[in-house]
Amino acid sequence: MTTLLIKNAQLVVHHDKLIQQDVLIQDTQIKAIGDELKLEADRVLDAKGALLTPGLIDVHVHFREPGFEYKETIATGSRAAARGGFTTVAAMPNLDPVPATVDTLQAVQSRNAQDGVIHIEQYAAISDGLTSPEVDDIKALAAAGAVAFTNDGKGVQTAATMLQAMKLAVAVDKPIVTHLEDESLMAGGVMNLGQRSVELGLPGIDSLAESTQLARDLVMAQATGVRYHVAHLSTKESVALVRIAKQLGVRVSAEVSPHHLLLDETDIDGDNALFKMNPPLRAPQDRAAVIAGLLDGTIDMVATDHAPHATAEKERSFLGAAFGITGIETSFQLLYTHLVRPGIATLEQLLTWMIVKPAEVFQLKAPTVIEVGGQADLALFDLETAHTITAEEFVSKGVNTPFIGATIYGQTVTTIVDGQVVYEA
Ligand SMILES: NC(=O)N[C@@H](CC(=O)O)C(=O)O
Ligand SMILES: [Zn+2]
Ligand SMILES: [Zn+2]
Repeated sequence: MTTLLIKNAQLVVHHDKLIQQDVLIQDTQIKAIGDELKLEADRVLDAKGALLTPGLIDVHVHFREPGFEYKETIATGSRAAARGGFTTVAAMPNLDPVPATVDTLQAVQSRNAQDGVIHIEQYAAISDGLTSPEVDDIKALAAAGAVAFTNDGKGVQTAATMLQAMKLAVAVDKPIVTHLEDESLMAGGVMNLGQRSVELGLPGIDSLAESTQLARDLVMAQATGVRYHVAHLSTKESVALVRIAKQLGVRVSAEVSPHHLLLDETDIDGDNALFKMNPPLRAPQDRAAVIAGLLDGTIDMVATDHAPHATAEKERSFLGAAFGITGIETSFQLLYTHLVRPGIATLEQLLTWMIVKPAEVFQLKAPTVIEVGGQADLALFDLETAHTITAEEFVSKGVNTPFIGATIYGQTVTTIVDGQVVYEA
């Protein structure tokens, strides 16, 4: 039996009220919470007034193993997640081999369990190679523990494939998660089709490539009753469609990524591929719509879409660079700094978007509250000290983010998984 006593932590109670408490952890569980606990412990950790929350949950990360270990590994990705304050993530299946069979899924799952310092749920693909029109054995993959099904990185191009996937997913009560991209509207685009793509002379991606496929899927989601989750939602039309679908009783949920909340195409400072990701940074009106959608509950949660790439894949023109931005070490901090501190959102809302909703929608066993008897997955954040993001500090192999140099609050102090300290600043 080991015990860890956290002294002088701030816990959020209703309406952003903070109360100072001590928390005692015994083995993997929270044993006691109270005012100045006078207890012996193997280790005492003085939080010095830092915010203590349940560990954050990110339902959209790319850990790149197996197949692309030069970009990230399960070890580096999960340690980066711990540095961001995350204790549970769901990892995407755009790997090599793609987890599209029970064997390939189990191979990734055992690597996740072996090398991960946090809890890692694994997505299975909807179809092999992420592009096959033939749907995988969703029943067998669900029985093997796939958290949900997605071809993230690729849109499902035909209604027939999507409808079949939905019918199989509804039978096992697992979500279908969609990267929305109609390839017939992509036109080799590398950034959003709009004023900025014209100014930079770069080919644009029509935002209709996302919303038209969403409209198609929502109709089929209603017909099948499937739990349908929109990955990295980015356009104003998509927000409107999800809003209407929810009113119609479709079992739809949606995530938005920090970069689509905080940046738009007008922030792209030239042919700088650190701003290249999929979906692309959209127009200012789209950014305003995703913020409004998050605040009114149309969008349920935040997910980082942590997409690390090697420096050489990003140090080139938009035309040849890889799509993607790293995010797991800066997401809570950027959103705390730019949404909570200025009063656009409350801390309680941010924690709902980064803990409660992801756990609920994906039916995870991760704790969403700090309570006696609960699993000790926790994170401590310093809300007071300003910090400037540097490339050198990243634990991830990927340093591909335009937020390097930004000043943020909310640096992670300590992350605890199953009662064990897995990250300390
Ligand atoms: N978002 C990205 O720009 N890239 C992701 C793929 C994806 O999430 O679609 C990647 O795997 O690099
Ligand atoms: Zn995607
Ligand atoms: Zn992704």
